Amino acid sequence: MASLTTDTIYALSSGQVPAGIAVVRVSGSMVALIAKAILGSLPAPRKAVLTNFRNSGGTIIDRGLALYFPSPDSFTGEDCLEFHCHGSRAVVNELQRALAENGNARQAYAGEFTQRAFRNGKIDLVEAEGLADLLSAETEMQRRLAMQQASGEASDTYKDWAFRLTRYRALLEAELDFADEADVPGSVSAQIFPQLEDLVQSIGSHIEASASGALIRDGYHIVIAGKPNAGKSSLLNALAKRDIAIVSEQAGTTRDVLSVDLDLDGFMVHISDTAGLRQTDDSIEKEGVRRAINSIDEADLVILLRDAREAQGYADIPILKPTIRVANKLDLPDTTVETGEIGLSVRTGMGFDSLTKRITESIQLSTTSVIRPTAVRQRQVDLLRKTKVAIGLALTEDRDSLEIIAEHLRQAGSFLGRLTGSVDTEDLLDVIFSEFCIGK
Ligand SMILES: Nc1nc2c(ncn2[C@@H]2O[C@H](COP(=O)(O)OP(=O)(O)OP(=O)(O)O)[C@@H](O)[C@H]2O)c(=O)[nH]1
Ligand SMILES: [K+]
Ligand SMILES: [Mg+2]
Repeated sequence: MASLTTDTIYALSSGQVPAGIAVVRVSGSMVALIAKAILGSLPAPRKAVLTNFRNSGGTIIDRGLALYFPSPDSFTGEDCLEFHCHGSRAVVNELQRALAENGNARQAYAGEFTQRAFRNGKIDLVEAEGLADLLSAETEMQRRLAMQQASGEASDTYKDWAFRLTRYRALLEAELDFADEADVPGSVSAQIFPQLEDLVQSIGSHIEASASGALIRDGYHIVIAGKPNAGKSSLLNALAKRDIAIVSEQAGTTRDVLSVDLDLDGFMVHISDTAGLRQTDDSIEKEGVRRAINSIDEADLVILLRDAREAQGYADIPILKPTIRVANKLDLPDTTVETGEIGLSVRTGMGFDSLTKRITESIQLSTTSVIRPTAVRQRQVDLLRKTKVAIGLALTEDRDSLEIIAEHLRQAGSFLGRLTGSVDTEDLLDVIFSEFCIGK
């Protein structure tokens, strides 16, 4: 059985070969031995050295850069070695074979380098989750949000809260230990209650901001809706700059919900085209309309389209979501644009910029709170809620019940500990680290 924590591991940490350069990373106690066998000697720490890489027969595999990071000053906290070689399958394969032969090293599992970094105290769980998000970030906003987590900005907040909880508990416990008969009970709680209320507020607004974090991380859902033939599918194709949906002059063309992911001004957006909303006896179209209405219910924003030639052109259904109203086909005669509407011609592109600008403004409006770090995952939000509830319970206790108050605060602190991974998270690790790709 391979040992998860003591084996020396390696992986191709750069992207798919073939490529100009490939980076093979090694971590573990056999690194020094491996360096001597393959490079001839151990390179000076943290200095790029141009050298030959040899297999166990002494044959030169490739010539490239080697970088040695001695423990504990490496990503994993263990001895690490990086080979920057030419990015061909043959070079990488032969190098990996040499690693296995010389250091008894094995291929790393997905996320194993990061898991070791966590176990060795180089990063906490929130930072590890941020790193996973950073690796999968596609848009600028996703990158920024992930960096807030990966860089420890969010963790600093949690650590500060945990530190404050510990301090309040210490005060309570000191009062318990040293209280004599003459003391007025509850004087300490009178002192810390306002600070606990303050903490509950901070955690509360942090939780509120997490909705914005989730919007950025998971994407913003936009649904294009309206009567048949308003030009919904034409608009989807124009936004995606691809021919995704069937467009025709026949009313009732679209039945299924068609979605596409877009990077809109740095925001990840899932945009869906839906069936035209109308009463119909056609059972398939009816199902399409049902699906359209479901999509609207789940949307963050609705783009409601009408044919600008029809004064009563909007579908007659109540929409409770933020909505941008758009009058389309302005290139045709006898059109009107009402106040509050965006006038558009998908055909000529007129009004297209105003529409995309209005969409990004709407996203920015719902994500303004993400100028500071926030929780982005359900796991994080759940633990913050539990922390807040535990402090809330402390606040509702009788102020003389110092022991009970201290116990609530201990619980609150342990929820924060689970959040950053400083306590009792063994059960979570597989879930969190399996998200990573091999080599990270
Ligand atoms: N002149 C003009 N025609 C347009 C414009 N946008 C769409 N059309 C036309 O309007 C017709 C209907 O367009 P679609 O995109 O299929 O409309 P839809 O809303 O998806 O229709 P359903 O899927 O049937 O609900 C097509 O013939 C399009 O070419 C526009 O800006 N100007
Ligand atoms: K149509
Ligand atoms: Mg359509």
